[in-house]
Amino acid sequence: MTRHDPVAPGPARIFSPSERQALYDIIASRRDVRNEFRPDPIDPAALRRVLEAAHAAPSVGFMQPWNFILIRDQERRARIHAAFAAANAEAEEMFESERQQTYRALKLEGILTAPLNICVTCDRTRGGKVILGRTHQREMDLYSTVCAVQNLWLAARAEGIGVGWVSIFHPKDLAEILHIQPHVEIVAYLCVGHVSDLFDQPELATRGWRQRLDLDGLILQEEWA
Ligand SMILES: Cc1cc2c(cc1C)N(C[C@H](O)[C@H](O)[C@H](O)COP(=O)(O)O)c1[nH]c(=O)[nH]c(=O)c1N2
Repeated sequence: MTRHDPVAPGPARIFSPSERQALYDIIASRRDVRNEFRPDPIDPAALRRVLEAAHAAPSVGFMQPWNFILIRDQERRARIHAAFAAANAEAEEMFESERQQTYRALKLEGILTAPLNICVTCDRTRGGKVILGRTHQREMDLYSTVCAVQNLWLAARAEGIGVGWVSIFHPKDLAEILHIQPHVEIVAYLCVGHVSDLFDQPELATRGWRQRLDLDGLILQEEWA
């Protein structure tokens, strides 16, 4: 017996080889940006497209738990930078002596030099108490928000906009400065701005901090008992 579904999907669009390649090129050339921001403001239409891309991300139970806090105010950013600097001084102490020297030389944020900062948050209460797909793994809303961040990052790359993720904070410091409510979790703090130059490879690899792992070593074959 066949069941008639009144809501059927349409044909899946086929992308040309060059369209496909463009996506892979965007993925491969996306970089975490710390220093290379141009000071000019972000084109509002481009920013809108980037946020639309973020908002098109998958989310558990279609919860769409994200918010995008746009931060331009210099005074607020100075406070955020101070919170970073305090946490970064603590971070330095966590590494062994030689590593510590290298760590100290790394630039790990562009909070004041990027023309825009975006704090991406996850409202853990959106959509009510019981969410499809999140019934047994509560953290799925956070993972959904990370999907939005990745979409934002890739769309920004396509627009010539650089993004740098800064996570060296005590979240409570950021929450206080940005007046984030207790049911809302900070997922990402992003420095955002147009870029002219980008590293070819991750800057941490170029500066000898850590190299890319070999994909073949990461693909595991299923083990049969
Ligand atoms: C969740 C999370 C958090 C952070 C980062 C990334 C992610 C995914 N990255 C960027 C990270 O260092 C970078 O992605 C890798 O070094 C790989 O480089 P590319 O992103 O390919 O340029 C990052 N970079 C940095 O300079 N300061 C930071 O605090 C963070 N935090």
